[in-house]
Formats: sequence, C-alpha cells, structure tokens
Amino acid sequence: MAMQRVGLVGWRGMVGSVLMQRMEEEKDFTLFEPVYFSTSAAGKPAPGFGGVTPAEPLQDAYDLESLARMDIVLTCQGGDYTKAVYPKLRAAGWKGHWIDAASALRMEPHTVIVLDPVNRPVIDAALAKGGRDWIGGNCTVSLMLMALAGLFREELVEWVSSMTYQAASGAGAQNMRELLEQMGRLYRAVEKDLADPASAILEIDRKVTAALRSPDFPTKNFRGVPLAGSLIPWIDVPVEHGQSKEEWKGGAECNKILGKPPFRTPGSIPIDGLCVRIGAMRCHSQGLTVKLKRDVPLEEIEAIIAGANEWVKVVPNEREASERELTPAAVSGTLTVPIGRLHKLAMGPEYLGAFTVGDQLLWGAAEPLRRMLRILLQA
Ligand SMILES: NC(=O)C1=CN([C@@H]2O[C@H](COP(=O)(O)OP(=O)(O)OC[C@H]3O[C@@H](n4cnc5c(N)ncnc54)[C@H](OP(=O)(O)O)[C@@H]3O)[C@@H](O)[C@H]2O)C=CC1
Ligand SMILES: N[C@@H](CC(=O)OP(=O)(O)O)C(=O)O
Repeated sequence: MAMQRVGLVGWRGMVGSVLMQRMEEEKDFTLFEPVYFSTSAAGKPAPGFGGVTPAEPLQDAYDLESLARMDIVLTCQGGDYTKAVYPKLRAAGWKGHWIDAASALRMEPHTVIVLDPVNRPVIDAALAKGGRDWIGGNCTVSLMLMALAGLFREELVEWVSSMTYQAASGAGAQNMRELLEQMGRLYRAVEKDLADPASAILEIDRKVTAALRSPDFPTKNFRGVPLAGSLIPWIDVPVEHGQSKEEWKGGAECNKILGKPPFRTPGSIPIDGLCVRIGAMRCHSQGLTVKLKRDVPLEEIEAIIAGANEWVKVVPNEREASERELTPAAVSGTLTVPIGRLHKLAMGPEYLGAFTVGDQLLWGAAEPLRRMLRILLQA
C-alpha cells in the first residue's frame, strides 16, 4: 500500500521545531511521505527530517491545490493561517485529515480536541463517525488533564480551581527572548553592587526596581510591562464573567476533551481559576484545588493519579522531593508531568490540594499532534 502523503505546515516555528524533533526521536518519518509547506519560502529546498529526503521542494502553504493533494495536513502555523486556509480547502471538497495546533477550530462542533492518553475513546468515536478535524488543546488545559486524568476517569471530580504560573514560551519565541533580555538588563543594573559583599541589599533592590520601571526596559513583546522580577496576572484577551480567554479555555476545552456537555451547562464540570504569566522559559505550572465528589483516602488518590498514564508522576508531598522534582527547571524538555503537594486542604476531606508542572511545548503543544498523526497513520 502506498504511504500516505502528509503535508507539514509550520515545521520551522517553535512548536513545529519541537514537533519535528519528537517525530525524529520516534522515527515517525518512516511511516509516511512528508511534503513540506511554507508561507515564506515556496520553491526552496525542503528539509530532510528523519533522514527522509522529500520528493518535492517547499510548497506554497496558501496553494489549495498543493494542499488538496495531501491525505493529512498537520499545521503548527497559527490561527491566522488556519482561518485563511481551512475553510477554503474544505469548501473545495478536500476530504483529508486536518491536524492543527492553533485554537481557531477547537470549539467548532465538527472538531475533536486531541489528547489521546486522556480522551482516546472520544477520538475513536469521532473517527468511527468519519471525523476529520483534530485540534491540539490549550497547553495549560492539556497539562492539567494529563496530571489529573485518573481522577477524571474515575468520575471523582466535582470541580477544579487552577491557579497557573505560565512560562514565557506560551506567548511565543520573541517573548522568551525578551524575558532573557530583561533578566540581563536587571543583572547589569546591579552587577557592581553584587560583586561587593558589603553592598546594601535595599540599594540593590532600589536599582532593580528603577530598571524595571525605566522607559527603556525591553517590554515590547509583553505589551509594555516587565516579566523578569515581576509577573503578569492576565493572559490573552478579556472575555465574559471577568475572565481572560486563557481562563475561559480551562472550562470550555476541558469539558470538550472529556466528552462532557459544554462548560456552564448541566452535567459539565466547573473548571476555573486565574492564569498568570511568570518568568519561566517553557514549563507551565498550576496550583490546583480539586473538590472531590466524596472523601477518598490520600493513598488511593495517589494510586489513581499515578496509574492513569505513563507520563504522570506522583511526587511525594515532602519538601526535598518537591523542591527537586516539581519545578520548571527539572521538567523542561521532558515528557514527564509531575504532580505533587498532594494533601487534603483545611476546607474538608473532599478538598484536594495539588501542584503540577509540564513542558508546554511538548505535552502542551507538539506531542498530542504527533500522536494523533500516528493514530491516523495506523487506523
Ligand atoms: N507557542 C505556544 O506555546 C503554542 C502555540 N500553539 C499554536 O502554534 C502556533 C505556532 O506557534 P509558534 O510555534 O510559537 O509560532 P512561531 O512564530 O515560532 O512560528 C510560526 C511560523 O512563523 C514563521 N516564521 C517567521 N520567522 C521565523 C523564524 N525566524 N523562525 C521560525 N519561524 C519563523 C514560520 O513560517 P514559514 O516557515 O511559513 O515562514 C513558522 O512556521 C500558534 O499560533 C498557536 O496557534 C499551540 C500551543 C502552544
Ligand atoms: N495562550 C497560551 C499558549 C497558547 O498558544 O495557547 P493556545 O494554543 O490556546 O492559543 C499561553 O500563553 O501560555
């Protein structure tokens, strides 16, 4: 049987690069014929990921005829590209599978938000019905569900409040660079004082604060405010109910991924909280309060969480283990999703406290798409 032709769009962006790296690691390129697309360099030589030399040069990512030759299109190009191309491609009668990192199509009724370790039954049911649109979830949402999958699977969750600590990478590559520029600028403001052990800490602090507030502090990508040495308690645009869009996605996407009724309708699970940007590079962390439907012993909770998938890892609620294993520094670049600080809260035996960390470019973006491609190739 001829190999399926897979069109790869957005492969050189940040999410796309992580995806290509993972596909090389998992030898995915042996399973299909890759065709690379570009919005900026059509006609130039295509890359040879996985040691596979593509038969064609870079194709124009806006050329519907080129796209329509694909059995599967996988895009990490972004929402504007999806909005510009997807409707026209379908209107032209294309029946292939569309796999997408962008949020543009997530809440459309004909799409599935893919996170197969959590919602493989939802994916399989959609496949059986002829589903063709597979969208990666919001990073924070996917990482929370990877961590809490066991509790959701056992139908133990009445509601969840998630307080997030989100990395600069979620805002894009330029924001990661700007965060580092900010860190460098702060260091340089007090470099001499730091070299002198006798210098006064309050004087150092005054200089740092002055640098943070200086009009020439590099803040263009963070909408004019510092992140290094500070934080930003708002992510994405405002929506209803006083929420930011990132906060809205928690409830809306989680319920869709789990196959529940739409958020804020009967039978859905209330999931809400505050989303905050902090100065981590590419790991999102979340402080969770879970209201359980009943009082389940902590050991049982830990076993349920740990047994849900091969990536979640329960970290004992101990100081040293938490400091060592439950941080962006420890998790960055790995597929492990640690969850720890697990304990019953003072509000009562049904209230569980937890803290989880995950790489927002791996399970938060690239990995669910890579695995969906595999599912389609093996279907
Ligand atoms: N960042 C994130 O955390 C997440 C992002 N997403 C989704 O993925 C989409 C892509 O995000 P992200 O990967 O951060 O976007 P990038 O900006 O890194 O890449 C998007 C595209 O920009 C073009 N580009 C222009 N200049 C450069 C350059 N110097 N280096 C690399 N690419 C360049 C490339 O297109 P071309 O080759 O055609 O020129 C590339 O495919 C987002 O819009 C979002 O929808 C989803 C989950 C998380
Ligand atoms: N908004 C997320 C990143 C992201 O791209 O989310 P989405 O895929 O839902 O647009 C963050 O800032 O951390």
